[in-house]
Amino acid sequence: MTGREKRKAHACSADRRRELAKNYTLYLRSIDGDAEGTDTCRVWCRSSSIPIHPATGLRTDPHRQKSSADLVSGSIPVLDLQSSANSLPQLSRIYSEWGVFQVVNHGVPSTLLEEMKEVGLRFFRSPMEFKLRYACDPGSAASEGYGSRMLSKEEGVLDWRDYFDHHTLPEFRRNPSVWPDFPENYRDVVMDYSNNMKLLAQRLLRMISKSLNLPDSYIEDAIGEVYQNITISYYSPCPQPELALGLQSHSDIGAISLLIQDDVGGLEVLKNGEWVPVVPLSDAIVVILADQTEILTNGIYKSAVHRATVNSHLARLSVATFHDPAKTRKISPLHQLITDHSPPKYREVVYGDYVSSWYDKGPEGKRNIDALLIQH
Ligand SMILES: O=C(O)CCC(=O)C(=O)O
Ligand SMILES: [Fe+2]
Repeated sequence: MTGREKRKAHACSADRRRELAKNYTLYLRSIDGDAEGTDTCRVWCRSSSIPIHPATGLRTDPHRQKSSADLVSGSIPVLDLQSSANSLPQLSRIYSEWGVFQVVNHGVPSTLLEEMKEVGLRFFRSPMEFKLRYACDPGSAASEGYGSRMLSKEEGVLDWRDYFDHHTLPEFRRNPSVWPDFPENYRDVVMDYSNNMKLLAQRLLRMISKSLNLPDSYIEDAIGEVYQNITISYYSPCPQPELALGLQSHSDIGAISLLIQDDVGGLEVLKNGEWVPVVPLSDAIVVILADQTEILTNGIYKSAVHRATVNSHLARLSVATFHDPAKTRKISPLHQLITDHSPPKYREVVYGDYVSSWYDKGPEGKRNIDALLIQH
């Protein structure tokens, strides 16, 4: 199967989910008896006529694509940033074949990673009335604050996820007074975390330039001033995990995303048509190449399609830090990577237009970047 055929096959299962999603009803649901004491959580739940599994009593969706956790063992590459054994060809292979990997010995203090997850957890486990004080504006795309769904379109596939989005960089966008003030170190931890993630993202972008035999700062310069957002996602236990996704299949739209997760597991990456679990490793940071890096590298490096699954017994928390170009930035394949044998694969795009199209069409799979493909 070609990559395009695989994406199409994958999109079919997403179509099927969208069809089923017509039967969703929204309600405020109390999740009590959650092992970790969560009180209330806003979730979307489905009331449909999907068959009920005889043993579990849960409704099942026979069309939901199985994750490869059920099919194969194995996980994504792990890169030790302190190791001298990281050869450029090895790095290139990881970037081009996977577009996602975990880094260890990355220089970010493990105490900060733990604090970031801890403050997020304290917020999500606080009473709903407190959380709603920070509610984001559901009518405006990518607004800062607490929310429960990613898309505002009625027909969209819905995610079993609560989140808090922070605008953290450039500094003029950073307004800690709109972030929670409980626990009391929340705002300081988010700022410290933001600064550390920016440094790591820059280091990784330099490694990417180097692996393409470009001057170190090349990709960073093409991206320009970094716009950074930090999203904490909280996936409460889902009574029917077979039917839901915490976050549907997508590629991130910016340049590079850095993600930490607790030890529950649920992040999966699409590779050769199969969903590969990203096994949580303590102190590791998951690096996810995003669409603008794919465009800049003329498709030599791929953005990774990923999703988050949910489970019936444990809540899960992740923190994703997105590094994007400014909305006015024009992004196109770097001319150093264009030759007679490898002509440009993508049309130039103004990043803000790319973002708008993403919000119009939805995140499914990679169809947004596909719209820029040049037919040769
Ligand atoms: O929660 C996760 O592991 C995935 C989060 C993610 O992909 C995102 O926020 O874009
Ligand atoms: Fe993502």
